[in-house]
Amino acid sequence: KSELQYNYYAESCPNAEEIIKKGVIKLYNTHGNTAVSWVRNLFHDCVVKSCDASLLLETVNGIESEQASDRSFGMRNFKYVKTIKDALEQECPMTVSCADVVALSARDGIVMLGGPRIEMKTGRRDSKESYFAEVDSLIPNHNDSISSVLSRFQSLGVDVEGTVALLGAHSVGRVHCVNLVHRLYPTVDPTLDPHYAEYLKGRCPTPDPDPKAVLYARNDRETPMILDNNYYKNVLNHKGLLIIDQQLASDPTTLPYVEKMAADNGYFQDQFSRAVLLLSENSPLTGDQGEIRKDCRYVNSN
Ligand code: HEM
Ligand SMILES: [Ca+2]
Ligand SMILES: [Ca+2]
Repeated sequence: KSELQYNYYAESCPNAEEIIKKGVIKLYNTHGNTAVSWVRNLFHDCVVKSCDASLLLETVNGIESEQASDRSFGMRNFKYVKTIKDALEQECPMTVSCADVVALSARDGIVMLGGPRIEMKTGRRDSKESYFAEVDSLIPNHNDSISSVLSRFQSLGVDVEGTVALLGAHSVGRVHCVNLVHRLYPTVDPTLDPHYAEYLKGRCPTPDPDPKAVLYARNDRETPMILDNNYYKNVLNHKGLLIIDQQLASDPTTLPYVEKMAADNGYFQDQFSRAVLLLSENSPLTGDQGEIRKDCRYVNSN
């Protein structure tokens, strides 16, 4: 039985992990938010079936891209995955999977954002299909109930503590106004700090933003590009942006972890590392399953 292993490419492409890391650093230095995207990519790919790069497939030849789902709203920087994969193809053609690029770029992106360094196994293979039709049922919505989100993650082997830690990814990046305005208009959600709500109204001045307009608020106003425990302080201070964020502080099963993470960044990092690993190892394709895609956007043509 084939399984993921540490340094899977030791023989076939010894520099693979280094090439990915260098690519992530270089991209971060020119487009800092690529690192944020790699973290969200891990979530959206691994939760849909497995970390198999199904997320990266574009709409073409009967394939409907998972990126076209409403749940993928706001996702960006996919074109820079190609920058990383092209560097790998130059060194060792058809050897390193796009799925491992998703996993390792997230790992290295987390480090660039000041988060923990996570040891990850490799050897994932790429799907030959997109699971567009299943995205809505597999990826939670921003206003889902906490109990449904907890059971969703539970089914992936991530416990309550791990789920609370994973949502700490919302310590970086942004939320578009379309995902926010229902908490501001016509009346302000009472679970939102009123001063913060005023600030958010400044970011999102109308109740019906054009979905194509790039109107957004940063997830964490204090440290928007640092993957730290400030998210939990925000949530405790009623400054969580999404309903799912704010619910972490009102639900008695999650609140104790929120308080502990708000008080201790080291504890947050340990739990975040543990949960990211679990996500990254969600039912991978290994051995002769799937394929190694040449271009992460398309299945191989043979
Ligand atoms: C219940 C689970 C979750 C829900 C409902 C959710 C929902 C969302 C929504 C609605 C956005 C804003 C999109 C936009 O308007 O541009 C967002 C952003 C983001 N999410 Fe989540 N999310 C969840 C869990 C996670 C997890 C587990 C991770 C990673 C470990 C993650 C990472 C991110 C990141 C990094 C961003 C910022 C993206 C950017 O700025 O480009 N999310 N999420
Ligand atoms: Ca997937
Ligand atoms: Ca932060």
